[in-house]
Amino acid sequence: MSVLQDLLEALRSRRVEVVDLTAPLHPGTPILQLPEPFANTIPLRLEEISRYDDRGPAWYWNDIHTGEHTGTHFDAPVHWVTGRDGEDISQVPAERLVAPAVVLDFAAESAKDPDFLLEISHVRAWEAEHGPLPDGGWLLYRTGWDARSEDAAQFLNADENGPHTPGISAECARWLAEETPILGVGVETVGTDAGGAHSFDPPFPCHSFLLGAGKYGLTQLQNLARLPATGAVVITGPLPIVGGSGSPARVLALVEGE
Ligand SMILES: O=C(O)C(=O)c1ccccc1S
Ligand SMILES: [Mn+2]
Repeated sequence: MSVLQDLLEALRSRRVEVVDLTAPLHPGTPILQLPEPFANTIPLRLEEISRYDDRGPAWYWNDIHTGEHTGTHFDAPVHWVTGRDGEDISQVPAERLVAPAVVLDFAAESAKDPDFLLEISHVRAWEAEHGPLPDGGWLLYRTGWDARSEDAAQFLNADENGPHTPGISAECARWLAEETPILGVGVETVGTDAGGAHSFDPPFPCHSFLLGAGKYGLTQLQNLARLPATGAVVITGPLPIVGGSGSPARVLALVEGE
């Protein structure tokens, strides 16, 4: 049998399982809230065109209104000023949309401290146990934040000082971007940067360094708890919006069955 026939047979027999890493996208899906004076994106809105009625007797369809960075989405390099000469979302090579992925689980630490930051030492300790980060693969950062994703207040977790959500230190973001072979970073939170990243140096370092290095971001992922630390294959499906900075995306993982 061909390798693709083997894959289909493995999927049929559930020796390979498909795990959906995508948050359901609806008008209540939490979105990033930047402080004044910055502009913000919009939530999803469906605008009905017809629904089996005199506007369209046999069909139901909508116009959709959404931001590029609404819900589970893919950040392209051009999204950040440091990546302004890089790929837009339509230029991300298709072969990079299927890639290996590893999961770094810091859910316990994030539950204790919502401002927890991943440091280089944490990644090196993970590598000592599981092997090197994947060349051309995703570093998926599990924080347990997906459990909050249907409650915007819990998910954004903001107080008078701003949002408190786990992320990556500036030093670690620069090291991941410039000294490791990963394709990008995927997170469960509303964006790849920590809630307090507006006050980091540089501000929003994950965006600044990773997108500036031509790498990518994936946000608002779910079900990372169902993935092994190593061995998953992640398939990402951003819309190829010409000139776009990112796109809502369906993100799937292939994992070896139990
Ligand atoms: O890329 C995003 O969705 C995101 O998190 C973001 C977007 C725009 C400005 C700052 C941030 S931090
Ligand atoms: Mn984004």
